Amino acid sequence: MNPSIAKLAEIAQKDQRLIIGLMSGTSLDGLDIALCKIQGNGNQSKIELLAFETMDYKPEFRTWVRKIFAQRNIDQQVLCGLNPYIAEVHAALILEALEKWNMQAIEIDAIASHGQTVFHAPQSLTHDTSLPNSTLQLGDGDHLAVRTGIICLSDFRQKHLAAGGEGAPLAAYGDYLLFSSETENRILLNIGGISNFTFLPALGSPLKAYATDLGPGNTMMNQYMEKHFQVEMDKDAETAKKGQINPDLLNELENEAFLGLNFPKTTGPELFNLAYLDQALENISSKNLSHEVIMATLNAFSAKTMVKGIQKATAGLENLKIYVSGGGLHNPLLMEQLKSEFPGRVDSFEALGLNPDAKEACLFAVLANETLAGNPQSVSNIKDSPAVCMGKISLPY
Ligand SMILES: Nc1ncnc2c1ncn2[C@@H]1O[C@H](COP(=O)(O)OP(=O)(O)OP(=O)(O)O)[C@@H](O)[C@H]1O
Ligand SMILES: CC(=O)N[C@H]1[C@@H]2OC[C@@H](O2)[C@@H](O)[C@@H]1O[C@H](C)C(=O)O
Repeated sequence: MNPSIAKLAEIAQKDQRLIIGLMSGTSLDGLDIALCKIQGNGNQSKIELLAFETMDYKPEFRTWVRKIFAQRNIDQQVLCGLNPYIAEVHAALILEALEKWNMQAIEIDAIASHGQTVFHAPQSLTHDTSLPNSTLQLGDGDHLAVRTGIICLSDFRQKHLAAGGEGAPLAAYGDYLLFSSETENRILLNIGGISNFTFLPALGSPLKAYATDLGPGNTMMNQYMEKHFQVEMDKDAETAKKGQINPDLLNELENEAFLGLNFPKTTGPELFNLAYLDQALENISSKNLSHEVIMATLNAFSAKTMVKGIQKATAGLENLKIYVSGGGLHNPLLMEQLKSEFPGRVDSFEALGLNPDAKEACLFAVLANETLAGNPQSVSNIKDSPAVCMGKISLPY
């Protein structure tokens, strides 16, 4: 037998696995690397985060990815080259993290790699039913396996698409297995570039769990700050706090069919971007709004989209808590608006015992754990999301 396959069989039979989960999000700030000890599988899974790092990307990495990121017209040579390039960069960062943690590659059972999303194209975006829902994550798994010597599971979203989903959000699976409560109805809200939540009804309730994207999280604010102030973000909402919300612009921004679609649904910066803002400004014929007013309005647009989505999902439900993760948790103006709509119900995801910044990287470790040892039936109760084990397996030798 191929020794790599023997190793794979051995890993699949373990009671406990050490899995490195990787996530690289839309903000392109760095690679999240979570070293997870996972015991058991299915709803018996227990995760312990042994170490976590966000390894910063060099500016040249960002420059390369931005050449094609969320863009319809691109240079195919760049697309082709970025698939191995991203994997090589990620492999080097994993080896660096292992050294920092004083660990050897041989001690790790598997890598669970999300890769870098470069385009997300559900039919709700394309309005073209002649091509299926699709999504593309770069960072080839074989390169990761060969460079690190560790078995790698990657490209998780394709199985979800193949089984009838939109390839996202996958958070429902990990959230459902790890964070469902006997007594509490939970919303696990993640405010990354795009905002999304997982709805976890109290176990035993007739309602079913699901995850959905909502709309913009930080992405439009980040893009605006980058363009006009050459900074990555509106740190602590300092610019937005100086402006007043413009109601006409806010109404116009909210005038998008995607926002009215039922859950679950997915989106990305392919829709919510500066061209979207420019169109809204043109529609209200307002050319002279200050940066502060526009940022205050973009901030309110993100907040209102989240508030309305949560209200729609939880109408009439008692005993509700909202646990927030993602970089938006650090935006005080966004959080203030959420808290004032749901007084006493909003908390940091940290209250559930896991570092919020590590949540998505841990999710992919859990997904890999399910593929290695789980049963798709464990997640068959998730509404409108196929019960499948995801990820392609790459062997180092
Ligand atoms: N102090 C802060 N003030 C305002 N915003 C902040 C602050 N800290 C982080 N953010 C926001 O959070 C973003 C990073 O969030 P996160 O790491 O969750 O995004 P991501 O993982 O790239 O996104 P996604 O999950 O959509 O792929 C930053 O780009 C910024 O917009
Ligand atoms: C296509 C893609 O990369 N989607 C991401 C993105 O970032 C947030 C939101 O949009 C979510 O749908 C998803 O990531 C998380 C981890 C998910 O699949 O649950």
